[in-house]
Amino acid sequence: MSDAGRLILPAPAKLNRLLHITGRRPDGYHELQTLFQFLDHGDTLTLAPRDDGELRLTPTLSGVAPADNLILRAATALREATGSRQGADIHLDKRLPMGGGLGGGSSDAAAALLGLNRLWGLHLSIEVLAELGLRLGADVPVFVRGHAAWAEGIGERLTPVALDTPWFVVVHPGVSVSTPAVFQAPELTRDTPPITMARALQGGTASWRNDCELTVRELYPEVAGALDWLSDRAPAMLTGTGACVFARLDHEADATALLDDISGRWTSFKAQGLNRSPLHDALDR
Ligand SMILES: C[C@](O)(CO)[C@H](O)COP(=O)(O)OP(=O)(O)OC[C@H]1O[C@@H](n2ccc(N)nc2=O)[C@H](O)[C@@H]1O
Ligand SMILES: Nc1ncnc2c1ncn2[C@@H]1O[C@H](COP(=O)(O)OP(=O)(O)OP(=O)(O)O)[C@@H](O)[C@H]1O
Repeated sequence: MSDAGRLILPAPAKLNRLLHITGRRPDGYHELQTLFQFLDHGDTLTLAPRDDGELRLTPTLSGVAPADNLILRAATALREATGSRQGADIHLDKRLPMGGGLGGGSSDAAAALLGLNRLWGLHLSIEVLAELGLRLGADVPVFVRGHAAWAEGIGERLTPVALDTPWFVVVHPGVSVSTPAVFQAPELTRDTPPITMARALQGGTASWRNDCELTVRELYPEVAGALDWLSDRAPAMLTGTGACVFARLDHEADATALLDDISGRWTSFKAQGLNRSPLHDALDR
């Protein structure tokens, strides 16, 4: 969406509809197989050009120094890659919980990469932007490419897929999960045999699971409580390393009813699964 040189861009959440850990690399990072899907719910970035070459981001996120914010890191990476000295005012309307397993920071970074590429007329290809994005975080490339995907490696080897697009109710159990703590836990399952994408898709949603779930349940009883509560009402899973958990529902009315049931218990929202990122829809308009 554009308005007098301004770009208003959605930065959607992602869910890991399946997450297998198949190994550990020498540098300590874990090899994953995962199915990424977007949600029609997320942050919003508003980008406007500045004449003085300054990069300004508002508001400041609590606990994140401006220079560490993935949006400014993305902007700086773009300028370094192209030699551009152009500036921008960037406003972030943050709706996604930080460290929730919904990929909010990664999605913000992708929106900044694609949006500033457009705003500054840089004409970098999606391939180059995905490569720059990977240096910012393993989940950035899928948001740059904008297709639901089967991902391997640490999440950078992507094959587009079309998944079912049910409704989801996403619950934040009110605790903050440390991704490094989960990946460092001795008992974490790290030896799931790799499978093909075809086999994962054939298995269908009922067979999909997240290898982090047992460890996260043990380390964070609040997550276990939310998963147990949701599972009594609909098929439920953890996304990423949590803390968020999600229930899958066939109809929006079922999602609305479940949200009503949750009311006051936890922070939650409903959203539909999307196989194409709304960021790319907005840039195409
Ligand atoms: C688990 C996922 O949510 C799946 O989508 C993501 O791969 C996590 O990505 P993320 O939150 O961007 O994580 P990062 O900030 O890159 O990594 C945090 C820490 O988790 C560990 N880590 C992360 C990703 C990965 N594939 N293996 C790891 O071992 C590393 O110790 C790393 O230092
Ligand atoms: N724009 C940003 N939005 C959110 N977090 C950011 C941002 N920039 C930097 N960060 C840092 O990145 C960390 C991870 O944020 P994010 O919301 O992407 O986690 P997540 O949802 O758990 O992602 P994942 O599913 O990739 O694990 C935050 O705790 C914060 O310190």
